[in-house]
Amino acid sequence: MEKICVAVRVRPPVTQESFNGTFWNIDDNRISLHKSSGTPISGVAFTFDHVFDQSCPNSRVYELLTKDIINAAVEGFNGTVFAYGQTSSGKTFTMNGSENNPGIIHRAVKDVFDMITKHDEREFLIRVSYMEIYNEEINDLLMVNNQKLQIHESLERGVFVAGLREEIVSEAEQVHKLLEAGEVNRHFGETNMNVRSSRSHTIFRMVIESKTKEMDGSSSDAIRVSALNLVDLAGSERIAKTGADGVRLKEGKHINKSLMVLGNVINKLSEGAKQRGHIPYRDSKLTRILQFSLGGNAKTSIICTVAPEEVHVEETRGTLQFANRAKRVTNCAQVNEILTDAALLKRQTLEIEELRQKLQGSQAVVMEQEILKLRNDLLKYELEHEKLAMELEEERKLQRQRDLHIKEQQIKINNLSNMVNFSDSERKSNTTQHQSLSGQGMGERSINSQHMRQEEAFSTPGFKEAPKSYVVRRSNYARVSDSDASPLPDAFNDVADEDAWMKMNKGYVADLDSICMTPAIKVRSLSSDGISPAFSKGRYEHEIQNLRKQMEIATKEKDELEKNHRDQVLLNNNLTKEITELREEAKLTREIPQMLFDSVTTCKDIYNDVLSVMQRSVDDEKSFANILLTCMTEIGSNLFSTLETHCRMAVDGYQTFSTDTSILQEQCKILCDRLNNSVALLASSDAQTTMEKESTTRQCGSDYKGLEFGEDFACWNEKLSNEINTFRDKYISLEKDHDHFKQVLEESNSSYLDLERELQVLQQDRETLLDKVFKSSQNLRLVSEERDMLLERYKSEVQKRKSLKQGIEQFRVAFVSRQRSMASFHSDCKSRLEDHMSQNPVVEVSSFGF
Ligand SMILES: Nc1ncnc2c1ncn2[C@@H]1O[C@H](COP(=O)(O)OP(=O)(O)OP(=O)(O)O)[C@@H](O)[C@H]1O
Repeated sequence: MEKICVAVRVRPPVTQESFNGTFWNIDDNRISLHKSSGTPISGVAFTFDHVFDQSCPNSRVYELLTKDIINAAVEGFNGTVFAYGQTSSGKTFTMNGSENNPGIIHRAVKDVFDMITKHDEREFLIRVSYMEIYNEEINDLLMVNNQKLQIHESLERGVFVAGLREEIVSEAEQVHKLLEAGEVNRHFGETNMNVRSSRSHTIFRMVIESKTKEMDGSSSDAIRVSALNLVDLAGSERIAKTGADGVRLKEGKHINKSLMVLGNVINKLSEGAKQRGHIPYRDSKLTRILQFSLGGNAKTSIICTVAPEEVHVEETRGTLQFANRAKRVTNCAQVNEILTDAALLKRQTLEIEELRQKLQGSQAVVMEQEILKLRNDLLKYELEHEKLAMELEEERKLQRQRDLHIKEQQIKINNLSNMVNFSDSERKSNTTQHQSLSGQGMGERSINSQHMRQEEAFSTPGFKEAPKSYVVRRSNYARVSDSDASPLPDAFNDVADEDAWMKMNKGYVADLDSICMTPAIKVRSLSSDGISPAFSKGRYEHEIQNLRKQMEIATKEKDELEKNHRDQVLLNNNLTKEITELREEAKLTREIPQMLFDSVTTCKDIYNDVLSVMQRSVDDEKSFANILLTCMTEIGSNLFSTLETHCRMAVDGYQTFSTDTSILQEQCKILCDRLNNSVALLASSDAQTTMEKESTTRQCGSDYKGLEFGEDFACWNEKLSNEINTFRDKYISLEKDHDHFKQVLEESNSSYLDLERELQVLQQDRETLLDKVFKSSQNLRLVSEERDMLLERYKSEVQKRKSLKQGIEQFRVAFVSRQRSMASFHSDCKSRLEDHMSQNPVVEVSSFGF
């Protein structure tokens, strides 16, 4: 185990400002904040492996911080160097350098090729790749079209970016050209802080493969593969200072977010193996790719760049706190060798042979080295065992969490199925009612029964209230375990704001850890075919979120439908009330023709009575009065029977009545004219007779009887005229009544038609609602099907996990037995050595460290 090497580099100030308040003081490997008076500020002093001041050139930084790692990479160790710091603090300057002052990357490339030439006994194959992480997407800088690449993991290759172009190179110049080409594709942008600010994290990777050259036709078959990562991170930034907006702001958010995850990972790693628990490597692409460089199998150096200006004192302090925590992170680097079975066998035979020779040759010093080697091996195995045990523990935890999720899913599925079943049955019942409704006629006579049916239909709600248990279960579902977890991606949306930035850069460790956590899902130790890549935490959360959204949409739709339904029921009630009132009115209107008929009959009776009395009083059947009365009786009976007929028609059906009124009016008019003519004729003939009688009286003296008859006739004539006038008045008033009732009837007819139209619109609305209910129930069914699929996948994943666990267990057992055999081998060696010592007492046993 070795600690990560951490150095701080202070860049030259951009402007020569005078320090009014504080300044950073560098003393050897120590950097501290001082007041302008020179007094150190307590609590703001840090010591690192190296602290480089502003005058330090790139060559020195490289020599002290990187060269060893490059050496080790050629030997077969993984190596990583990365620059971390606020924007414009000199990360790119350190990693890439300038034309006259090459940075770490260029020097490393040159050295790799220089070093391999010194290893005559080995042959090398070097591959390089260059990628950037821009807005949390991985792009290949050596191939412009290679974008949005995915990260994968396998036992053989570890964590790798699938589809990334790897160029085989044989000399430094070739790599420099590739780097230049990659730089062109890299995302830079101008901010208030830096005219050429890196807007992405870049990772330049060299994979160095080597094996011993074949000597005398034999080779060791062991291949060493090491990866050297040279990383230039984008700088953390305060939006207020960079003035970022639009695209820059989005970039800034992504940069701060991934740096925050990096800080989180460093925090966890710095806590020590026992307390740290789950390491949230998977929360950002950067930490995922650098996983093995942070607390894993690699030699790592971090160079933290800071700005000396007083205005950046808070940012510098944050960077130093990050560096201070990084100091505590330990890695366990080892040579990466890939051995074929034959090579393994050959190597073990050789080892045994060597041991035998050493034992026989009594080379105590060699033996001592051998024992030390064995002890180291043992230590390595122990570490590996510890790591495996931790992974196993993590797997168990994950298993428990997954079980919990499956249970929650099950509950959700049950609830959804309930809803789907429920809405199905509702839909069916509504459809039946709807069909019965549409089969109804809309005639006036069927209003009553139709109204009853409509009332029934409208009073059936489209949805019932969800069972109470559903609500309770749902709230259970929303409860997420926050133990052993990492930050939710959503929680990072506002990382770019001031508060989050302060937390990140001021180094409040506890605050960083208190961010809302998601359950840790780790498949690091799985074989490539063990678990499908689709089953990842991100995907799982995404699916859950999708399902939640669908659920919310379905619930909203349901609420809306319920609201519409309530409105419709209200509207329906109002309509029903109006229909009832209208029916009352219609009933009254229907009674009017009957009343009219009754009054016509009464008038007819009176008229007949009057005429019969009059006829009885006239003795002479051939007299004018009698003729007149007979004529009037005839006219009257005609008139009344016409009126009666029409009134009867009105009683039987207002439609017919309304169409025939013109005929009635015409007939009445004809009869009136005839009556008037008869009366006029009677009056003129009466006047002529009177005149004749008067002249006869004048000629023959007075005639009492003739005079009496003339008076009687005039009196009757007057009475008759009066009767006719009364009759005419009555007729006119009846006609007026008739017109009025006709108007009322027409009005009620049109309002009835309006209501009918409204009813049709309501029915259409209802149909639309039913349709919506049907669709949402279909949606729910789809969701439930999706749930089922998800559940199935869960089950299969659980099964895979189980088999994996068994595999790990088997491996553990094999490992323990190997350990035992090592221990017995060790004790065997020890006893042999002791025997040997006792036979050769020159060397003391204690010097071997037992
Ligand atoms: N040690 C140094 N010596 C001389 N100049 C430096 C040094 N460090 C940085 N600079 C200059 O400061 C400016 C900003 O540096 P650089 O672009 O490397 O910052 P950065 O940290 O990469 O910023 P960003 O995160 O925005 O990309 C550049 O002009 C660079 O040349």
